[in-house]
Order: sequence, then structure tokens, then C-alpha cells
Amino acid sequence: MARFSANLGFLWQELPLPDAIRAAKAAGFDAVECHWPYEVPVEAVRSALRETGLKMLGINTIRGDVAAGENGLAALPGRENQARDAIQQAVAYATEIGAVNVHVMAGRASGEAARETFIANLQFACELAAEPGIMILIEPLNHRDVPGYFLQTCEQALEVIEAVGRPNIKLMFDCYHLQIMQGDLTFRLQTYLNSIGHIQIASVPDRREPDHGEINYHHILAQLNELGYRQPIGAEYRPATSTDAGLGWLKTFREKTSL
Ligand SMILES: O=C(O)C(=O)[C@H](O)CO
Ligand SMILES: [Mg+2]
Repeated sequence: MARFSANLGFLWQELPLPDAIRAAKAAGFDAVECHWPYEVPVEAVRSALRETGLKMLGINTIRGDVAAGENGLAALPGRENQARDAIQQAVAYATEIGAVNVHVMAGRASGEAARETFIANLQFACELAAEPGIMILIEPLNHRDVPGYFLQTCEQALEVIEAVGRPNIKLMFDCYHLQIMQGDLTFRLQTYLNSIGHIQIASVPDRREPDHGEINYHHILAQLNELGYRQPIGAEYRPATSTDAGLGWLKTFREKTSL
């Protein structure tokens, strides 16, 4: 049976994070993940995770000055100190709650200096994350939602991962972003599976429940099953109405796939 992780950055946003974790459990999710949990005391998150038995699969580094349009710091030349503070904050929080992955957000930048800055910051992140056993993730984002984001394609992310040269860094394969940027999802999942640390889903183009739109997730999930991928898939979409009202896909996807 396929397994799914509720992305609490988008699902049950109206609830405090610990209650959102409980709501995800009650709805039948197998894991949770979120974006920026830093204002919530770790004890509250940890006890909701313990109580429900769910794992937190991932959290993100902070984005920087969001009002000014920043969306990550790690590829911004001259901002290394802030980028590394953000990495330290994320790895410390992830360690406290037993999270599996930390997504290091690159930010809006381009060019060779940005690439070198990103690689050096990621090496720092990997070294820090090695001892607590945390995986560092990097994620290409689409150019419509996040114009100018440093990382926009799968192959660019894989080149960065290769250059970082550490064992604890992988690709976050968000089907929504990669369908918009590149498509050919089945081929890319097959070809790059060993470098993929986490997979996320949403409908395209509207980023809502994954049961409609231009991606056939029944096909994608069947392919992942054949490839032997067994990790929970991240449901990272904006519910069309309420989270609970839109969860029909969860039962159908679980019944029809044997992931
Ligand atoms: O936007 C996404 O797809 C993400 O997964 C980031 O973590 C949040 O911006
Ligand atoms: Mg994503």
C-alpha cells in the first residue's frame, strides 16, 4: 500500500503545528513534513510526534527577508554567515525532533559565484548534519512561482550534488515543480531514483489535490512501486476548500497502489 506524508506547510494550516500533526494522524497519513516550524517550541512538536507515532520527514531552512522577496539564502554570495546560521538552526531543530531531512533553500540568484557559494554552504550543511544522521535535500522550484530561484531543474541539482561530494545530500523531487519546468517525470524518476531523498506531489497546474490535472499520479505511483521506492510521498498542495474535505484521493491512491 502506498504511504503518504502530510505537508503541514500547506495542509491544516489553520491549526497550530502540534494539532496539525494530530489531524494528519487522524486522517490516516503515515508521516508529516513541514516548512518553517521554528516558532513552535520543540517540546510541543516532539510530544505530538511521540503521541501519534508519526515521523517528521523534513523541515526547511528559513528564507531570509521574505517581505523583500527572499526565498532562501544558501546561494547568495556575501550572505554566508546568515545562510550558515539558518543551516545551524535547521539542523539543531531537526535533531531535537528526530526529523529525517533538512531542505537547504538556495534563494534567488544565478551565475558561477552563486553556484560556488551554494556548494560551499551545502558542504557545511552536510558536515553539520552527518553526526545526527540527517539528510540534506535541495529542491528545484518552478520559475513561475519563484522567479529567479537558483535551482530550477533536476539535472542542475544533480550537478550540484555531485560537486558537493558528500554522502548525505539528495534531491527533493517535487513532481509539481518539475512537471512545470521539465516534464518527463517517469524517465527522471527511473534514472535518478538513487539520488532522490524525498518525493512530493500536487496537481498541475493548480497545485491542489493530486487527483486531477496534467499528471497521472496513479501511473507515477505504480512506477515508483515497480522501482521499489517505499518512502512516504509528500502531499504538498493547497487544498481547494478544507484539508479534510479534499482527502478523497488518499484512500483511492492507497487502495490502487501497493507502494
Ligand atoms: O515550494 C515547495 O515545493 C517546497 O517544497 C518548499 O519547501 C517550500 O517553499
Ligand atoms: Mg516541494
